[in-house]
Amino acid sequence: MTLRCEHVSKEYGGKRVLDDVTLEIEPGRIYGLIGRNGAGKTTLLSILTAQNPASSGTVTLGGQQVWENQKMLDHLCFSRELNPQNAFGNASYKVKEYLRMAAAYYPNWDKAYAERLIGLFGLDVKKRIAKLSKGMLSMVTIIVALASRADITILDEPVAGLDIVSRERFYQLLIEDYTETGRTFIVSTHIIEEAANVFEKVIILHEGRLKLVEDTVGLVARFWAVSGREDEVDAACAGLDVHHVDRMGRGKTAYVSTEPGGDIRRCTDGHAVDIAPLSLQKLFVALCGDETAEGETK
Ligand SMILES: Nc1ncnc2c1ncn2[C@@H]1O[C@H](COP(=O)(O)OP(=O)(O)OP(=O)(O)O)[C@@H](O)[C@H]1O
Repeated sequence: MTLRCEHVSKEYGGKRVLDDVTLEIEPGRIYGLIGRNGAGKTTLLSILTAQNPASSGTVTLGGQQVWENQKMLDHLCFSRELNPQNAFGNASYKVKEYLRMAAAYYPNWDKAYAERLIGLFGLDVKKRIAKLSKGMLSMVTIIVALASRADITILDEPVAGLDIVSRERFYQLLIEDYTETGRTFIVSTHIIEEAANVFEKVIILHEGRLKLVEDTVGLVARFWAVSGREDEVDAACAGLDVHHVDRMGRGKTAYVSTEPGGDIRRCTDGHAVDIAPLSLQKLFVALCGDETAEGETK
């Protein structure tokens, strides 16, 4: 089933933090949601899963409204970043009690899988939520997300507290589970580069607006850094979207994109410039970095 968010806006005390977001989450894909601090990622994810009402706009799953519709909510899991204050309001629960509540809440809960994940992460389920380290809190949110077996599973910064070994383990588990079940995942993260290979599609949210949603491979293939003498770079980049510019002496680097399927070489023919591909992280910085610092956005 497709999760659809149409013209969703959200205001807090007159301040618009989501602005007319229209987005379609296709079934059976892994989406990465990226955006700077305060871009509205958590707000969007909580609205998609009806944990937070939109100020305007609609969210539907398979054509049915999600808000206050338990039948539709049964297909969704939003495993939020856990902190001792928001663990269902009670940090005094032990991990095993918290997982028992999750098991009761999610209709497709897979107990055996949850136990396997507890073992893999080496999590002590007798510990109280309030006593967990940041990484252990992340592990609990990951276990809830994966073991929920929900058709659409959303993880908000799941790797924030994890060390590199646990992060790699998480991405491996995610891909394993995805390959086996074909569930839909939406994962928000600030650690872009190490997740870039995992995301099939990328959603970029910037200052409350949807900047783009695109296949990761296609997206990365159309962003370039064009460097050289300023006049050469300007001539080479004519007609391209220039997202950001770095200047050094008489030289400059322009961070540009072509249309999907466009050929960068055609645009630079006859100009003495170097072209280099951009990683997902670099193109994100070019798109959402500080545009006042020498940047030019068309
Ligand atoms: N309950 C709330 N009341 C008032 N403002 C809020 C509330 N929740 C979020 N905001 C504001 O909405 C904006 C978007 O916040 P949100 O948490 O969705 O961003 P985010 O992209 O998830 O950020 P981060 O990457 O820093 O976690 C911010 O300006 C934040 O201060």
